[in-house]
Amino acid sequence: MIEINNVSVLFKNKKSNVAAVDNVSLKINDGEIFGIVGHSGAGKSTLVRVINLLQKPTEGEVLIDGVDITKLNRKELRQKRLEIGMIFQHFNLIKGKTIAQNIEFVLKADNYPKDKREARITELLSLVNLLDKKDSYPENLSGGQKQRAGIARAIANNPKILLCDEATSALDLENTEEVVNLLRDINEKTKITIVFITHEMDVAKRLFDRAAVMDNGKIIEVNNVYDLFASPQHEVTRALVNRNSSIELPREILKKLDKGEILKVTYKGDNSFSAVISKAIKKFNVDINIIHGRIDYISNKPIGNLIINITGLKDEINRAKKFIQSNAVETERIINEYMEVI
Ligand SMILES: Nc1ncnc2c1ncn2[C@@H]1O[C@H](COP(=O)(O)OP(=O)(O)OP(=O)(O)O)[C@@H](O)[C@H]1O
Repeated sequence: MIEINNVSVLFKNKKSNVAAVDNVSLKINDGEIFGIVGHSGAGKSTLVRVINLLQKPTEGEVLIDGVDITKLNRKELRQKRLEIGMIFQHFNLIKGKTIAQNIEFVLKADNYPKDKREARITELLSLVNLLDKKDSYPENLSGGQKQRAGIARAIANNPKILLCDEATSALDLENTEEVVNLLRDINEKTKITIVFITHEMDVAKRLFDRAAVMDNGKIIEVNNVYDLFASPQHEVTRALVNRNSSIELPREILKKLDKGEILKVTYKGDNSFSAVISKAIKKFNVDINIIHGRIDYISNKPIGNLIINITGLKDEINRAKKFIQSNAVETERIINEYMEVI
């Protein structure tokens, strides 16, 4: 288990002090895929680098399996770091070495038996589906291939923990998908604990078991990833989630929706919400048109998003709106400049 207790990281400049991490406490369980999300500058990179002491905390403890690594001497820390692999946004492969040599480099560092290295390299490269690139240099690999090589290198010595710093942020959608699936597979097979920071909520949705949301150096919310998306508690989480599920209606459609109110409704999945809409039409003197609908699956559980247009008299619209709100996780009014004011 990783336990971060009251950790702060203070950067002192001539002009000001920045608390990049501000009194953070967090427990990450063995074998889980734990995410840290937040806007740019929230402190995610600094916090993840505290876990292997690439960044020394100004205050607080970092316990790995009960050992406070801030108290270790150099030699002990070097040993402990072998239990923690890391992958980076820009891969950090050694340019002058082939992919096989990049992996051999870390095997050597852990005194992996010389006669078994070749077999281990083959095993790792087949796991990440890169056997044919064994003797290629990093510059001849695509971004996705480089990151897969980075993963092979990071897990070469069977670490217990894999830290991932924006590991998919430099990749296109297809390569991101591949890396996400690979990390899920590795986690399932080896039970390695993965700590993954990202600002990409799409990745969060597909990869994480649990996640923490960071803002201004602080952890503001921790939850399983389904509930984080289905019922975000903090306004920063809501903004991150909404940005991910924002649906832009084309102007031509908005021009036609010039009466009543447009609402975006988020509800906890399956088909049950259509019953709420038809009840609202029966109970109140309103019409409801469904403009857009989508169901996402997070941790194999559905979350629905609907955009509806409610028309009728103002009081009836408000009553229908209250009824819908009481059955949904969240409703948001969509402002339409073409709308008649009622
Ligand atoms: N070495 C440093 N010296 C001074 N300030 C720093 C240093 N590293 C980070 N900071 C500041 O600490 C804060 C947190 O930075 P950090 O990189 O951890 O955020 P982040 O959430 O990872 O952002 P991003 O997603 O943009 O990388 C920022 O205000 C940043 O400017």
